[in-house]
Amino acid sequence: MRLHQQTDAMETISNLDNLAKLVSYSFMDTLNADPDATSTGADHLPRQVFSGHYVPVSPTPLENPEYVAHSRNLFRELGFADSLAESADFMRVFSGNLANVPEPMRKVGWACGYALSIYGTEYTQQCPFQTGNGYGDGRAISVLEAVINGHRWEMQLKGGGRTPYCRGADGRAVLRSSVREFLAQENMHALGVPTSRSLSLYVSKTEKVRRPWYSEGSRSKDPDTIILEPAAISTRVAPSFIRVGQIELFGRRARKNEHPQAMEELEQIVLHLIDREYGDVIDQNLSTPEKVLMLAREYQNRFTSLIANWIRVGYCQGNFNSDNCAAGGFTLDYGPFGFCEMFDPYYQPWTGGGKHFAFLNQPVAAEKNFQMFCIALRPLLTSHQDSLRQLDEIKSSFASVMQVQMEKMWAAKLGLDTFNEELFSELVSLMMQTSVDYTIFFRELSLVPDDIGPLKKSFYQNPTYNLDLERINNHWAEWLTKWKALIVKANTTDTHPFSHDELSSNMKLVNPKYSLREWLVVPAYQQAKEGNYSLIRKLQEVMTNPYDEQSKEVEEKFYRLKPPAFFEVGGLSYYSCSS
Ligand SMILES: Nc1ncnc2c1ncn2[C@@H]1O[C@H](COP(=O)(O)OP(=O)(O)OP(=O)(O)O)[C@@H](O)[C@H]1O
Ligand SMILES: [Mg+2]
Repeated sequence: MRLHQQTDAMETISNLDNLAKLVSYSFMDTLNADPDATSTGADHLPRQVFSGHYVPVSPTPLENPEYVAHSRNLFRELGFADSLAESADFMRVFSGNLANVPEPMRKVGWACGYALSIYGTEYTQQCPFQTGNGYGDGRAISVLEAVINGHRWEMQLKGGGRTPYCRGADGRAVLRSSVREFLAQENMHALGVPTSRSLSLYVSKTEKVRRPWYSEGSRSKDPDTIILEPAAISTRVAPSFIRVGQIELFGRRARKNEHPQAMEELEQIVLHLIDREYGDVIDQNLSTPEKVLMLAREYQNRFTSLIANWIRVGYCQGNFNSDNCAAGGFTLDYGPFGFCEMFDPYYQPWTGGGKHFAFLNQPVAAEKNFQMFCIALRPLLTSHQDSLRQLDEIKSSFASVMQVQMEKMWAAKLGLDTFNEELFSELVSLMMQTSVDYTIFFRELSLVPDDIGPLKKSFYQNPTYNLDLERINNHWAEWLTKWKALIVKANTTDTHPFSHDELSSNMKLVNPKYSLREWLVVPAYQQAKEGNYSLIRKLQEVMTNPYDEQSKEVEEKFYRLKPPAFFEVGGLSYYSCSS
């Protein structure tokens, strides 16, 4: 099923006809369409979908689209010419118009249903029918898959118009949220964190949609106004967009025997997931129970490593439900996300996220999603008691595997080879007493300073610190001395003396210099609304090289503490929604 086509040498794709030659549809061709779907794809009203893996649906073209941005990095990897992004044919497709696509491209895309669980609890009430059968891609529509240099990529429009899963909403994404997702995907990839990738972003010059939002400088928790925002379509790319919630939907239907093909549909989607995301590590010839166990193990490895990476770079996903978890183990759905600035274990930009989805609770939240994933796989093993037992063991081992990943990550952030509990807890307590900027602190530490002077660049200070400045500074100095003794020990061998510069360069590869701070993104999407995309370009450039020192000018603008005026401001420090 995989790799139907392969390009020999990488040919530059400079027009849609070249791209069409690489198109091949595995999701639509090997899985089941909803038997109630219309053949034309004009399936844009909310309705229940009871079976099948997808609904064929045509995107709704964006009115008067204009080019905003594309990922130069992904274009290079795919062999796309940069000029393609602004060419009429390409722009038409990726702004939602499939009417005139060259063969074998199709005029319909596909949207998928999925289930929702929040922190380990299943919800079926969240669709207009209160059954869960109307929940899924409400505005995300995949339009093609292409096999490029041996890799299969699925391309999905976000904001591509209504689908049967739209639940009465408009099927659109606004420019603001599209700019945020576009930049975040670019940034996370450059940070070395697995993610869906940005391909392109187009905005409508005329079509606007309404969204609740915050008035300028608002301190209200909930949006206090309704604004009109330009509609946009961004395209994201990944080996597949199969979510934990999607496996849960088919798991639930099989468990409850909701229709005669329910078990078969679960097996099909799971095998498809393995094929698309785990084909290089799971042998095709194994039996389904063997494959399922390997899948659970491998997803656990990827997922725990992903979460450790999120924490390494200060990322908080915000809305960490199971439908926002890609089963391939990469980051998906940049909604109410944020990057931690002033360190707080409970940092959470989404007002609906509570403590359960907060920054340092993400390993626990991930465990809940992983448990739901394992529960969804269980029906496939019901007649294999031993495999079931093994699956339960994998499920319960999550916390310890996660812990190993976290300790490895903290050790690397501190330039150590092993985790030191005492050093780490003292650090966390000092970071909180002082209110340090997470990114700046670790980056300054990566310079391996002689004293705490340079670390002070990361101090926001707070009443505790200001009242007890001398004592806390002394603690910092003691902590630094302890840390230095440990790094020298960890980075010295009989044959290799300690090298300050070597350690510093290694630490800089773990601790980025530039972080996608929301107050840097806000002016970029605000200017974009006025048709000026220069700040988006600048941010894209800076954030695709987050570990590099970059120029003095970039440093002065982007390597900075969050200005005091931006704390506790709605739409900037926190958001109740983001779409
Ligand atoms: N404007 C909209 N029109 C239709 N459906 C929507 C809209 N906004 C959100 N949804 C749907 O509501 C559900 C929850 O939204 P959520 O914010 O998690 O996802 P999203 O940002 O739309 O998309 P994704 O998870 O695909 O990145 C999703 O299934 C989504 O498709
Ligand atoms: Mg989502």
